[in-house]
Amino acid sequence: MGSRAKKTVELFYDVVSPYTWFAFEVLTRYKTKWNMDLKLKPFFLGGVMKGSDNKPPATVPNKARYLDKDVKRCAQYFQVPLNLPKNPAEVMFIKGTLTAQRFLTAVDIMNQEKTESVSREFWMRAWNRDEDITEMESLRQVGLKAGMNEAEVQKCLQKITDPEVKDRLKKYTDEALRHGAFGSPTIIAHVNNQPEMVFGSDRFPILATLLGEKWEGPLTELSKCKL
Ligand SMILES: N[C@@H](CCC(=O)N[C@@H](CS)C(=O)NCC(=O)O)C(=O)O
Repeated sequence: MGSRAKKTVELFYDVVSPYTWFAFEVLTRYKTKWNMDLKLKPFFLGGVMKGSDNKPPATVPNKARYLDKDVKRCAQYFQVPLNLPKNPAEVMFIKGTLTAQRFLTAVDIMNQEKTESVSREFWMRAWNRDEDITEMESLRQVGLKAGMNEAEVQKCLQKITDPEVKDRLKKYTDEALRHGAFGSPTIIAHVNNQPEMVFGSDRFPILATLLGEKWEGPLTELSKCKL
């Protein structure tokens, strides 16, 4: 029996999305359990919404009330330390995550081994501690807390307005839209040279089936979030 080739799984994501935090943690927990090559691909959810002519689910009042409960239940189930911020609308729609996603993209270009920890730290700031993620000093703190040194952080900060970073963020956003994305998390499993799109952190049993792997629940014992 030869060793099975790793299947590529792409996670297109924006730290604006609490549901995406669950998907991100679960996929990183399964990185070694499943025979997959996980690729983290920061995109801009605002661009996906616009490009797919979608609207945020919380614009339907009954859905907004449900989502409020649902994210708390999911946080418990996935053992992800999410606390709803005082004003989620401000975090998501007023302040937004364009600068955060640009910084994350700069990190992904210059220090790819830190993409995972920087992403996690963004969620910890916005969706655990209700802290800002738009100011330069906030980005700096994210980088340092995620294990980058001051010089690496400064290089990434200087790069956030570079065309290279803007183009890369747009490239991943457009790529996701071409796969049929309308929200976050958008997960693309490459199976038999065929991209299969899965939406949501609640589709892991389906993703496992597509990959020919076993879904063993959220593997809470492998949590990397400092609770
Ligand atoms: N059922 C999904 C919901 C994910 C979700 O609502 N994502 C939001 C961003 S936080 C989104 O992009 N929604 C687009 C839509 O529902 O059309 C899950 O459990 O993960």
